[in-house]
Amino acid sequence: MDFQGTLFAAEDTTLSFAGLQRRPLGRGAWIDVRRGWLPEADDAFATLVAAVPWRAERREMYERVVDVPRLLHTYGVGEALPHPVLDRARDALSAHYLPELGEPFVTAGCCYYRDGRDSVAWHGDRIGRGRSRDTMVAIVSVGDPRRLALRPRGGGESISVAMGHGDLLVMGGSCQRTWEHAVPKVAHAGPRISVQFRPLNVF
Ligand SMILES: O=C(O)CCC(=O)C(=O)O
Ligand SMILES: [Fe+2]
Repeated sequence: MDFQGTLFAAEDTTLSFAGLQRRPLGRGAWIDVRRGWLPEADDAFATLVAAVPWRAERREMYERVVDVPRLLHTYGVGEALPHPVLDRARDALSAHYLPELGEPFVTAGCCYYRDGRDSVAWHGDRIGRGRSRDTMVAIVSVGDPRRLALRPRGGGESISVAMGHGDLLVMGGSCQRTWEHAVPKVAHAGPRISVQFRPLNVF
C-alpha cells in the first residue's frame, strides 16, 4: 500500500461525525445523515452475515402481528456485538448524542434484507417510549444500497434517503411519533444489513 492508501486507511478508522448533516423534517422530527461513516464495513458485513443467529421476524405493527419479509436478531443490553467495530460505533454514537439524548444507545437490532423482495412496511418504532416521547434511533447500513423512505404520519409527501455501504442515518426528535419510515421492495438488490442502535425501552 502506498503512503496515500495508508493515510486514508488510518483516517477511516476514526468514526468521525465531521460532515454529519441534519435535515429538519417538521413537526419536531429530524434526521442526521453521515455517508461512509462505519470503518471496516466490508468485514462487518461479512461477519454479520455469518455470525448473527438470524431468524424470520414477526412483529406488532398497526396494532396486529404480521410477518415481515426479512431476517432479524436483536442484541439486548450488555450483550456483546458480533464485530468489535459495532461496539465502537455504539459507543461513539452514545458519546456524540449524549448531550441531546441524555442517555446511551444500549440495544442493537439487526435486519437482513436478503434481496429486493425483503422489505419493511410503513411504521414508527413506537413500541415502548417512542410512542409518547422524543427519542433517537441510529441506523448503520452495510451491503447493497437500499432506500429508507419517510412520510408524515397521517399523510403527506414522502422523502427517501439512499442508505449505502457504511452510511449512518439517525432519526431523532419526534420522528417515531410524527413520521413513519419504511424500506420498500425493489426489483433488484443484493443483500443489505441494517443495524439499529436504540436507547433503553425503544423498539
Ligand atoms: O432497515 C432499516 O434501516 C430500517 C429498519 C427499521 O425501520 C426497523 O427495524 O424498525
Ligand atoms: Fe423502524
